[in-house]
Amino acid sequence: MKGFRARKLDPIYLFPTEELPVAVNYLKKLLPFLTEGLCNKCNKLLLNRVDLLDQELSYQDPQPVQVPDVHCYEPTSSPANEDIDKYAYIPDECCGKKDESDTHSIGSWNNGEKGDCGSDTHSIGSWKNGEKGDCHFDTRSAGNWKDGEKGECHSDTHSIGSWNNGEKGDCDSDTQSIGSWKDGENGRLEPFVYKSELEVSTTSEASNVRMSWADMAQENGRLEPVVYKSELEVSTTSEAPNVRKSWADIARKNGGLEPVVYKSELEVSTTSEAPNVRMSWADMAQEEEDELQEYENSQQQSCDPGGVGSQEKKKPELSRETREYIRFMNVQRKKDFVCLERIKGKTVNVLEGLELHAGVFSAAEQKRIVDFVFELQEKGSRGELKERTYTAPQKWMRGKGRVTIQFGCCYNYAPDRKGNPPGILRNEHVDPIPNLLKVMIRRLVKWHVLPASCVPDSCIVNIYDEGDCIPPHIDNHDFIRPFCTVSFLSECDIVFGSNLKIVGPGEFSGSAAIPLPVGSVLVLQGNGADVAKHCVPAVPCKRISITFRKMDEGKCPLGFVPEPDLLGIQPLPYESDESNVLTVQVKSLISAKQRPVTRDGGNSNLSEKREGILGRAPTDDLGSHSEPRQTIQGTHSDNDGSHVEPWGRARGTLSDNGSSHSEPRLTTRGAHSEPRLAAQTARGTSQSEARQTAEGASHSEPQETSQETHSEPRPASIGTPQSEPRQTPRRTPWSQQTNRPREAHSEPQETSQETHSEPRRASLGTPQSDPRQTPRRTPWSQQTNRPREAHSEPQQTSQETHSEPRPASIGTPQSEPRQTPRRTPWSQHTYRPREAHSEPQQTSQETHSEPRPASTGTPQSEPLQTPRRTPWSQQTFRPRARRSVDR
Ligand SMILES: O=C(O)CCC(=O)C(=O)O
Ligand SMILES: [Fe+2]
Repeated sequence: MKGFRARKLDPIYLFPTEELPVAVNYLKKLLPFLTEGLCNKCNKLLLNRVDLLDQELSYQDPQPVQVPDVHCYEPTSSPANEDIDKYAYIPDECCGKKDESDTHSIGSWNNGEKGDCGSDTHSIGSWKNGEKGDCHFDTRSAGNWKDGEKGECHSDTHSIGSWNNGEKGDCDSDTQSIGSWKDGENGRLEPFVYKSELEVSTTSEASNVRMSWADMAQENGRLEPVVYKSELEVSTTSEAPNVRKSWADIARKNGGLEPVVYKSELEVSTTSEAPNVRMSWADMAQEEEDELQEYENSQQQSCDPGGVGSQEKKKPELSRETREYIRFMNVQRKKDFVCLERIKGKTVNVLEGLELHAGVFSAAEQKRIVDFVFELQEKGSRGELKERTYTAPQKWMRGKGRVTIQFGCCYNYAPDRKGNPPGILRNEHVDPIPNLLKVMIRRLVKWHVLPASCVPDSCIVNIYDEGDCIPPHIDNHDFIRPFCTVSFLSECDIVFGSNLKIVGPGEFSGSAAIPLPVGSVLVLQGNGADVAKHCVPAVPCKRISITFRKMDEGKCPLGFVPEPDLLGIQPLPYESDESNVLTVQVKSLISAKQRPVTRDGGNSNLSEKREGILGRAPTDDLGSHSEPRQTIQGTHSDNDGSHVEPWGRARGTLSDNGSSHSEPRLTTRGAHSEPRLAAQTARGTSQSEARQTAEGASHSEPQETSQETHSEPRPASIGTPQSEPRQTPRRTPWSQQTNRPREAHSEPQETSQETHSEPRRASLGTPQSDPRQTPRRTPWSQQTNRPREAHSEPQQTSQETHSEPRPASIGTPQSEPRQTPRRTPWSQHTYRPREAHSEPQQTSQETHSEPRPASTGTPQSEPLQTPRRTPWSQQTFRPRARRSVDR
C-alpha cells in the first residue's frame, strides 16, 4: 500500500476517484493482454501494480460489488456508488443457486479452453483462465479470476462486457450483459449526422437510390416528389434489391459519405436482380393524415416549414382510411423462421413464434420517432425525466451498454443492489408512455402486428451507440407474450439460440442471426421468446430500438393505471376475399401502381419480380404481403406457395435460384429446394412438442444433456464443409434463408467453433482495406441478392462453405485484413439448415455449438477478429462453425 501511495501521481489518478473501481476492474480483465509477451519480471510487476490498485480500492471503498442492472440501474447516492451500481459488481463465486437463470456479469472473461458457464452466473470482470472452471450454478462474480480448465456457463447470464475468450467460452444461457468494450463515445447525437444525411440526400446521385423509408426520413422533412418518383422507379425495377440506405448508414459516416458511395448504391440498385417493394410503403409515407403525422402536426405545428408536413399537405386522392388500409395491406410479414436445435433429444424450432413485420412505419414516421427519441434522450440527460426512466451508461467506460428509457414500468433486467430480482419493480415508477409511442402501439395493434389481447402498456427505448449491444437474455415473464421490438436508424442482427455464446466483448454467437431492417418490427412469442435467448451483438453503428411489452396483470407497478387511449383498440378488418370493399379498392390501386414503371423505362410487372424487405416477395397479389397473423400457423406446415404464406414462395425462388449462386455449397443448394418438406415437417413436428421440451431444458441443462440437445439432425445433402477453419461467426443474408432443417451430425468435431463462426453477414462492398477500426456497413442500396463469388477467398473448405452468393458488383476484396465485423445484406440471407456434428470436438462443445447461418463468402483465412455477417439473403441456418476467436 505504501508503494502504491507513492505512485499517487500515476496517470491512473487522472481518473476521477469514482471511476477507479471500474478502471481497475478493466485493467484486471485486460491483464492477459497487458502482460502478453512480457517477461516474468515485467509480468509480475504489472500484476503487482494492478493488484496494488485493487487493494487501494478495497481500502477506499470496501463496498460489496453489485449486480449489474442492465436496463434499469439502481439510483445511487454517491458518484462512487453510482459507478458500482451501474456496472454491478458481483462476487465471482458459485452461490449454489441453480435456477438456470440470470448470469450477470460485467467484463467477465472466460479464457480457458472451455469457458462454459452452466448456470446462473453473476460476474463482473470475472476471469476464467484455467482449463476447467466449470460452474454449473449461479455464479456471481466480480473481477475474479478462475484458473480452471473449464469455465462453462449454461445459463441466464447478465454480463457487461463479458468476454469469453477461451477456445470454448460457451454460455448457453440468458446473458444480460452490458456492453462491449468500446470507446464510450456516448451520446453522439450530433445534429451533423442529420446534416450529413441531408447533404447526401440532396446530392443528385443519391436521390435516385433513396427509396427507402429511411432514405426519406433523412430528408428531414424534405420529401421531394422526385424522391418518391425515384423510389417508385427503383421499386419497379426488377432486380435492384436494395436502394434503401438507412440514415444510419449515412450517419455512421458522420458526414463523410462520398457521393460515389451513393453512386455505387445506385448502380447496384439499378441492377436488376432484386426488386424493391418498399417503395409502396415509401409512397405511402406521405400520409400526412395518418396518425403519426397527425401527432406530429399537433405537436409541432410551427416546425418544418417546407418539410414533410408541408410536402404531404398535398391533397390526398384517397381517403385516409383507404390509404391506411393500403399501407396495412402492404405490410410484409415473415412468420416462418426456422432454426432447429436438438434439445433434450427433441428437435425444436427455436425460432417458432417469431415474426418480422416490415412496412409498418414509414420513413417519415420513423424520422419522427427517432427525433422524438433523441429529444427524450436529451431530456433524460438533463434530468427532466424520472430517475428510473432514463439510464445512461458512463461515457468513459467501454462496453458500457446503451442508453435506456423506460416507460410504463421500471424493468430490472438483473438483480440490483437492493436485492430486487429481475423483472418489473413494482415500487419504482417511471414516466408514462409518451403519446407518440402510444400512437405506435395503436398502429401495431390495428395493423395486426400485436394482438388486441396484448396491447403493450410499457416500453423500453434502447439507444445503441456504435459498439453497444444487448447480451443474451430472455425477456422476463413479468411481460406477457407476444411482445415486440421496433428497429430504427440502422439495421443490425439479432441473434437467437438456446445456447448463445460470448465470443468477445459485445460479440455473441448463436443459432440464428436475423437481420432487423430499419423500421421493422420483430414480434417475439413462442419458442422464439421463451426457448431461444436473444441478443444484439455490438452494433456497427448507431441504432435505436423500442421494445413494447404488456405487463402481466399481477406484475404492474403499484398504482398503475392503464392508459385510456390504449384501451379498446380495434385491429383493422382483414378479409382476404373480395367482399371487403377496401380490399378490392386497394388491390386495384396497387396493381395499377405496380404495372408500368421500371427504372429503365420499360414495363415490368412488379408483382413478378419485386423483392420485399423480408426476402423475395411472392409473385402474387397484395394478399400475399399482408396476411395477418392468423394465417401464419397453417401456412407453416405446407409449402404450397399459397399466398397466405408469401415467404414460402420466396424461399422456393431462392432455392430455384440456388444453382445460380456462385457459392460452392452446391449440395446445400440442391438440398434447399428439395428438402423443404422435410424441414417443414420437422418444424411442424417440433413446434408444439418441442417447446415443452425446450422450456424446461434449454436454459440450464447440464452439459451432457445439452450436447445431445444441441446436435441437430440435418439433411445430409446440406452438408457444410466440416473442415472450415473459420474463426469468427458469419452471417448469411436473409433472403437466402430457407426453412430447411439444419444438418445434423455432419460435423466432425468441436461444435463450438462452428458454433461461433455462425451467422455473419458477408460484407458487401466495403473496402477490405479500410483502415477503420469499427465495423462498416454496406449501404442497403448495395445489398443485392446476387450470389457472391465463391472461392474467391483464400482458404479451404470452409471458404467454400462460407462463400455465399453476394453481389458481384459489390465484391469486397477477400484478402483484406479486416479487423472488424462486416455485415452482409439480409437480402442475401437464407435459412439453411445448420450442420450438426461436423465439428471436431467434444460433446460439450457440441452442446453449445449452435446452428449458424452458413457463411457466405468470407475467406476462411481472414484474420478477422470479430464476427462477420453475411447478407440476409444468403443466410442459412446451418450449424455454426466452431468458434473462431482463437486466442
Ligand atoms: O434492441 C433490440 O432489438 C432488442 C431489444 C431487446 O431484446 C429488449 O429490449 O429486451
Ligand atoms: Fe429482449
